[in-house]
Amino acid sequence: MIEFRSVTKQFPDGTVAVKDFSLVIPSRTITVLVGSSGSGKTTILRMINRMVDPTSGSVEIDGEDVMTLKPVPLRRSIGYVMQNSGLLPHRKVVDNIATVPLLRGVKKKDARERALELMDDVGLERSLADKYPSQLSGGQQQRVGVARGLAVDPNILLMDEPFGAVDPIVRDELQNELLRLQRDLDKTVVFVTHDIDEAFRLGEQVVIFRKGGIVAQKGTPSEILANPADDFVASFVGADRGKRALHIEKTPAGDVLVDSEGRPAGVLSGAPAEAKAATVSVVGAPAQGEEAS
Ligand SMILES: Nc1ncnc2c1ncn2[C@@H]1O[C@H](COP(=O)(O)OP(=O)(O)OP(=O)(O)O)[C@@H](O)[C@H]1O
Repeated sequence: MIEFRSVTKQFPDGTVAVKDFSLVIPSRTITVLVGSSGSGKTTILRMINRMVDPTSGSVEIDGEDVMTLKPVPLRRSIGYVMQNSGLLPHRKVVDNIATVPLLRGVKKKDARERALELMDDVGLERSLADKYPSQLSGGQQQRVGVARGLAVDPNILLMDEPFGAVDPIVRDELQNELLRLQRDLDKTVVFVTHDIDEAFRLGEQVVIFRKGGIVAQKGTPSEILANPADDFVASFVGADRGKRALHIEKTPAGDVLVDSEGRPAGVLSGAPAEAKAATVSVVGAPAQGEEAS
C-alpha cells in the first residue's frame, strides 16, 4: 500500500505543485491520477520513488516513510514508464529493457534472457530484440517502455502518460495489455493521464485534479460518474460521458462500465482485477492468439 499524508510540494521558485494531498493507494490495484496539464500529477508520481521529495507531509510504502529509504536503490526497485517511452536511442531494444537489471548486477546473459521473456509478456516479437528504438513504431516503443518498467521486477509500477503518443487504436490495445498484465502480474500501478476516458477505463480508483495540485474528487469511476463533486468535475467528466454514452453492463464478474460501442470503460464493483479481466474478455474482442478467459 502507498499512502500520501497531507503532502505539499513547493518548488524552490515558489510554485506549489501539490497542496495538502492525501491518498491511499491499495496494493495490486490500478489508481489513475487525471487532470489538466500542470495540475501536479507527475510531481505526485515522482514522490513515490523520490525523484521529488515532499516539502511537508509524508509518503509511505507499506508503512515505511520513503524519506528513510535511499533514493537510488528505491528508484531501481520501482518500475517507471515515461511519456514517449523514455528509451535510450543508442541502445538496442533488449539492452534498453535490461538496463536497470544490469546496473543491479544481474549477469548479462540472464538479463538478456529476462528481457526476451518480458518482450513476450508485453506482446513484442523477439525478432525486434536487436533493433534500435528509432526502427520501431510508436506502439512498439511504448511496449518496450512497459517491459523496461517491469524489468526490475517491481511491486509498484509508475506510469506517466505512457500511451500518450500513439494513435487511438494502438492506445486501445496497450490499455488492454495493461489490464491483462495487471491481472497476471499483480502489480500496484499508479497511472497518470490527462484523458478521463483512459482514466475510467483503467482505474479502480480515479483521482481528478484541478490546477494547483488540489484534488477535485476521488473514487471509483461509478462513484464519480453518479455523483460529480462539483461543476468542475461535472464538466471534466461530462464531455466524455456525452461523447461515449457510458452505461452499466452486468457481467458474471460484476458490473462494468461500457461505452456506446460496447467497449469496456471501467469496473464498478466486485473484485477489481478479476472484473477488469472479465471486462476485457466479455466486452472487448480478445487479441489474436489470446485465449479468452
Ligand atoms: N522542477 C520544477 N520546478 C518548478 N516548478 C515545477 C517543477 N516541476 C514541476 N513544476 C510545476 O509544478 C506544477 C505541476 O507540474 P506537474 O508536472 O506535476 O504537472 P502535471 O499535472 O503532471 O502536468 P502535465 O500533464 O503537463 O505533465 C506545474 O505548474 C509545473 O510548472
